[in-house]
Amino acid sequence: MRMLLIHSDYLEYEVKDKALKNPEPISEEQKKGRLEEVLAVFMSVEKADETNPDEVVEKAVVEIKDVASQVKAGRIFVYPFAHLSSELAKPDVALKVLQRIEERLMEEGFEVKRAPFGYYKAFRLSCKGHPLAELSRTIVPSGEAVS
Ligand SMILES: Nc1ncnc2c1ncn2[C@@H]1O[C@H](CO)[C@@H](NC(=O)[C@@H](N)CO)[C@H]1O
Repeated sequence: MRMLLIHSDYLEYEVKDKALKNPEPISEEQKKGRLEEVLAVFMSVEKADETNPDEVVEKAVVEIKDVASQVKAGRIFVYPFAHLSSELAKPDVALKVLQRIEERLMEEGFEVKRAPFGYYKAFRLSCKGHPLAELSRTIVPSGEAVS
């Protein structure tokens, strides 16, 4: 999994069109979203993650918690983003991984939003620009090489 973490004044999105034949079903309310004072986490779930999705979820949560505590962010925006890797996991696996990460972060006490999966979305982001405001992390299941 590849993650791009941006500590932001706000992140807002608006669903524009389907990017998959069968995108995640969403309510009218989910077509737009915004969070202020948020750690935005753009995530590409990768093929290698399919060997142990549960482990990748836990490793991702550890990394996100670590960055959130360093930048003192209590809100997380989980953002499906298929542009950080050329070896993407299948959509059904990717969605499950992102849904589980959302659940686990809520269990850890964060306020969490997750942008809808399988859509083209317009988004606006205001990066805070401090030294830890732009970070990336790569996560692989045990036994897999980082490509
Ligand atoms: N392995 C994967 N990891 C993360 N997201 C993935 C994925 N496979 C599919 N998606 C989702 O489907 C849209 C089309 O690829 C993706 N849409 C996007 O990435 C938008 N920024 C529009 O390009 C995403 O919602």
